[in-house]
Amino acid sequence: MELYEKETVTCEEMKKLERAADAAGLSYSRMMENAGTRAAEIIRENIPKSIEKPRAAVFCGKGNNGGDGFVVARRLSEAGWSVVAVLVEGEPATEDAKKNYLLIRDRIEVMNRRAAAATGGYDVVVDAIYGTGFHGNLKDEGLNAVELINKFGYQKADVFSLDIPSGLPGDYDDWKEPEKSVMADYTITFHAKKPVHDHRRLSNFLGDVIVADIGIAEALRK
Ligand SMILES: NC(=O)C1=CN([C@@H]2O[C@H](COP(=O)(O)OP(=O)(O)OC[C@H]3O[C@@H](n4cnc5c(N)ncnc54)[C@H](OP(=O)(O)O)[C@@H]3O)[C@@H](O)[C@H]2O)[C@@H](O)CC1
Ligand SMILES: [K+]
Repeated sequence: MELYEKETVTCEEMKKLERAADAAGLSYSRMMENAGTRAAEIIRENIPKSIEKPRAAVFCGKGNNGGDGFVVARRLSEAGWSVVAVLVEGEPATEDAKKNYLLIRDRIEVMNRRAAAATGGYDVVVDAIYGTGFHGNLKDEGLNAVELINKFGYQKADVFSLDIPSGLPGDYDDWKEPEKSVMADYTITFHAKKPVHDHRRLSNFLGDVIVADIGIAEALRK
């Protein structure tokens, strides 16, 4: 079986697949666009139809997981939603995330985590803080943002984590519950599941796991 056909891949294998897809003509930037666009579609398909103009807060980290978040924010805003983007650790640091940040910066409200703590009433919260690049433990800013997301989730928001609930390592192979993580209602992961998604004991944190196609298999089949 080829690597791109596997149902679950490690974070390292995922990076390898992204490199191979990029070499086959599916650029990193296109993968991010596909990931965020598909995630926004899945979010729209899964919220109650009765909400007329949904309000969403998208929490973005500094890496490419945050970049996916900026694409989601743009897509939901284009669909007529009221959207705010929350910069958890300041402005984005990767090239593709920066590009997508510039596309939303003047179009939707952008705030830091402290300002976000004074807001509320969201129908949807998107967790785009950390994905496959997470390592170690949550530090202050991340921890505070995770707690805020969970608070909005306890209120009324449906929480969608992009790729991995922030706070959990993608290759998680421990049988202990983590100390702190986003508790998602839905986890939208890209291309294939990562080992953490197969952990039944973590279903409280993962919610429903949905695998979104971002074009990698098609690029590598050619
Ligand atoms: N590659 C691609 O083209 C595609 C990737 N895609 C998406 O990108 C995601 C992977 O992106 P990524 O590799 O940029 O890592 P990401 O998860 O955003 O985090 C990195 C940032 O977090 C930081 N950090 C880490 N641990 C930390 C801690 N404990 N506490 C605090 N900070 C911590 C870390 O800092 P550092 O490592 O320098 O310490 C860095 O700044 C992937 O899950 C998918 O969603 C899709 O768009 C499809 C195409
Ligand atoms: K995430």
